[in-house]
Amino acid sequence: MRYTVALTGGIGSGKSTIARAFGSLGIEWIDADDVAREVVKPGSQALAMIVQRFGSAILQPDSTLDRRRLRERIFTDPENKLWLDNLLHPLIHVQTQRQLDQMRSPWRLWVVPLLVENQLQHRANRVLVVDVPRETQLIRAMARDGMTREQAENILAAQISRQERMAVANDIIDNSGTPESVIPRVTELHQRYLALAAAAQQE
Ligand SMILES: Nc1ncnc2c1ncn2[C@@H]1O[C@H](COP(=O)(O)OP(=O)(O)OP(=O)(O)O)[C@@H](O)[C@H]1O
Repeated sequence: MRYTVALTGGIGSGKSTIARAFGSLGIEWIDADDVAREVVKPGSQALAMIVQRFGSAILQPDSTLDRRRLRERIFTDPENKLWLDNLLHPLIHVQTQRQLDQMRSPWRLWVVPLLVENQLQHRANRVLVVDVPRETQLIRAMARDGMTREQAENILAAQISRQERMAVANDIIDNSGTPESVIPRVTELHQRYLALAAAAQQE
């Protein structure tokens, strides 16, 4: 298995921004949210099964999944949530593995917002946590998504705490400064992962 680093962090912490910075150093990466969208794309078997269970009202006019409506259905019904998790988690796992296997960079980056919530940390060789203070998270999420403070706070409250996330971290990247100020740390971590990946290959 080629060396895989899982990158996680709370809402608005800067996961995508940091992933792009590693990308500019030649590292290939995937985002778990993109994979989760792919497995339910129009024409997929998973989407057909979701429609069978929830009815065609779960689709948007363009035949893509209405994720917001689906979230509401599983939020209010644990049985629906279990059913959906059992359907999607294995598909997401297979698709993630397939995509990671196709990557040719010396180590690969797997961006997983809910890494700790879904207890996926053991599927990576190393866990990198992007960390910013709570207030910075709120301000950046509000600015990006046009949310109110209350909406941002609700999302934050539904995620695990900063401490719980830190507890599984092998490495931490502080993204509270400017986008430029984080580059030396990104470069340093890249060098570390290159060395660890090379050592893992020798084993
Ligand atoms: N160091 C930084 N300084 C200022 N703004 C930043 C910095 N890093 C990221 N941002 C901005 O903060 C917002 C959130 O960053 P990004 O989308 O990378 O976070 P994320 O962790 O992927 O978010 P989410 O999980 O909510 O999708 C974006 O608008 C991004 O441009």
